[in-house]
Amino acid sequence: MFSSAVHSFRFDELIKYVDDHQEEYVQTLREWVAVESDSSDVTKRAELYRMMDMVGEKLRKMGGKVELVDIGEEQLPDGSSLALPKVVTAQFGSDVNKPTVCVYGHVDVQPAQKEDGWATEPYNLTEINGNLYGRGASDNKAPVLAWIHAVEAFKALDMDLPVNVKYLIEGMEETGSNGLDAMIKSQKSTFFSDVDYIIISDCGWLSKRPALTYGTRGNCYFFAEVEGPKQDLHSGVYGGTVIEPMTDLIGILDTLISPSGTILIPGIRDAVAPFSDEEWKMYQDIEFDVESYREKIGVEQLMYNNKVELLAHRWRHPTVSIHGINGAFSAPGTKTVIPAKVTGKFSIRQVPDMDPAVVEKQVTDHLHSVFAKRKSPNKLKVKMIIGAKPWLADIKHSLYEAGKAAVKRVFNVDADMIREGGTIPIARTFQDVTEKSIIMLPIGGFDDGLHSQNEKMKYPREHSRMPSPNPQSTCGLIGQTPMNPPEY
Ligand SMILES: C[C@H](N)C(=O)N[C@@H](Cc1c[nH]cn1)C(=O)O
Repeated sequence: MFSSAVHSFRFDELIKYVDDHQEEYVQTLREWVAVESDSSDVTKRAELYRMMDMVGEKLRKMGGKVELVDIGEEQLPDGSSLALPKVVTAQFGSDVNKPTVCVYGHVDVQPAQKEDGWATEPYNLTEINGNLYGRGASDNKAPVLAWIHAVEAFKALDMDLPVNVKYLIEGMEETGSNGLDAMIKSQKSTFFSDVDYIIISDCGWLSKRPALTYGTRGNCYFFAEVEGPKQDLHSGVYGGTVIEPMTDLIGILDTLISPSGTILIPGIRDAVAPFSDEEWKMYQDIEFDVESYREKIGVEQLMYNNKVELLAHRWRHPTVSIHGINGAFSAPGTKTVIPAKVTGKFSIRQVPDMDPAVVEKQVTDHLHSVFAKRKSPNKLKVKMIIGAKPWLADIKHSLYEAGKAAVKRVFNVDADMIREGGTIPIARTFQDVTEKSIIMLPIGGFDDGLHSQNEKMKYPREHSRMPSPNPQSTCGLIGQTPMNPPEY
């Protein structure tokens, strides 16, 4: 697939350069983490714009041909509109004799506040015991920087890149990649015209064994709003006389999934592709300890204790998660309110061959049907906010052969072939529109705490200059190393 030039670059020199510049890489990550680029909070939008400018500036300083692409506006629930963060594209090299790879990543983050239970300030990258803690450290700022610093190392050493490299970095991934579908479609015959392969590192390993990811689940994210009285009411004065929106909402949310995890929405599993014997065998061969997984999460019991079943339910089956209720009283204290309007937020992770448009109809019909049976005078509105499709790669593609060879060269072990339970909303669009193959090369560890308190990226400083099990190479980029894998 790739020309022999790939194998002829000065690998050891390159690795030494990377190892020698770790402190600078961490400093850049610190600067990036300090930007509160939370795409879900419109009040933080200026920070997101600043973040995109910083990405563009970094790539421009490296000599890339950089553009900040305007992808339009988003409509807010109050009817107003807000500019979406620009998408950064960059290009390094345009040699027609070399393949062109496009690295996709995102620099927006999920919300984080110290009060959520963080041990450190989420936007102040803090090094503790070989880990760098900070929101976005693993998802996805350090992986994006790892890919940027890889090209920077080639350029600093005046080494010819073995491939042409393009970057596409966005700022709305955590809220469904709003605006990016249209941008990719409109640049199919321009930016994407010479792209041969797409690389994504927005996922993590499953265990201490390096992995390649070949599938992601999709996500249909819903708001279910129940509206009753014209304002909040005193529960002592009015309780018992009105049908409360919160009671209705809890009642309908409880019809989505059973306590043992069966989705109760009629027809929802109809399109799920059957689980083949071949897949069962693949899952069986994966290195994964169910008991350590349970312990790390800190629960007494999992839904499945068998490895294959557990992995299948993480990657291969749809699930429902209820995330929150807007309008509900949630502050400390004992306010005795009847909220007038509440909005339940839940999502359905879907798998091949489910279709978000079908899921939208099934969920909407189901909720209206159970709500009608309650004979409530309140009003229900159901809206699908995100409809991101699942993605699946052909693991027999030469791209995965190249990925396996790269893992073997660096870590001297065979990569686990894994899926990702989370969603990379744009993956399927990339595949469908560009008709190019994607490989997901995870850089983070399983226990990185994505979207959670104390998100981190491993930084095994004490091992960074030690030789890896493969004497020809080391893994000096921030992330997992064979000398200091995540404790799994
Ligand atoms: C896998 C990736 N790092 C990630 O966390 N993606 C988000 C994307 C998303 C899905 N719905 C809305 N945003 C996720 O899986 O939650």
